[in-house]
Amino acid sequence: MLIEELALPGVYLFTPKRHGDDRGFFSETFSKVQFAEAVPGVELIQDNHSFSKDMGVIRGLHFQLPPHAQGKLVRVPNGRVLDVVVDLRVGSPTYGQHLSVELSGENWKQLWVPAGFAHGFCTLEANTEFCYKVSAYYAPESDSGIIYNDPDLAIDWPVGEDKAILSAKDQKLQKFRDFTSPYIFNE
Ligand SMILES: Cc1cn([C@H]2C[C@H](O)[C@@H](COP(=O)(O)OP(=O)(O)O[C@H]3O[C@@H](C)C(=O)[C@@H](O)[C@H]3O)O2)c(=O)[nH]c1=O
Repeated sequence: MLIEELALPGVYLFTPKRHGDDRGFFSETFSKVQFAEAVPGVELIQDNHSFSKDMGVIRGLHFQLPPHAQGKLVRVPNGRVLDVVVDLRVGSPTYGQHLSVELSGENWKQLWVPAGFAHGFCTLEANTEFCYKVSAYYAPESDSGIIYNDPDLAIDWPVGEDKAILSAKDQKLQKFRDFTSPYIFNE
């Protein structure tokens, strides 16, 4: 398992080893001990799986508010996405900044999105599976988000607004400038 910290502090990229043979491959996709080396003190307690049938599906930018804030370890077993995280931690040197990483069944990368980040992705292929472990249970009353095409965040999505496919909920999310973040950066 290769573990790298990315440009936003606390965001990690994990690349599990794949053992290929004539049958296909085998891979340990999660190890509690290895995960804790990079991210100590966080327990992942729920596993999620979404399927997007089309290319250009954008889900996000989502997060749960405290006391149900969630860290997410995300991966794409099949298909391909551009995954995006936005730092919402007040006092963080990278507050309001985002980064994006391609995750796919081919590159086998996983991204750790800590609590205090908004998260979203755009599918780059049809029939994309998205799997993630989270550190807090789903709490619909704490569900929140920021609109994907926020003018201040200025995320470079791989599909134009005319082609993007969003849920009704995601089309109505608030702007970043209207959001008062409750997350505090503690390093
Ligand atoms: C997230 C979630 C949703 N649901 C239900 C609520 C709803 O009826 C249905 C679909 O929910 P959503 O539209 O919120 O699904 P989706 O847009 O895929 O939401 C996800 O987007 C990505 C980007 C994330 O980061 C995730 O944390 C999550 O917010 O599934 C659960 O039962 N448990 C869960 O943990």
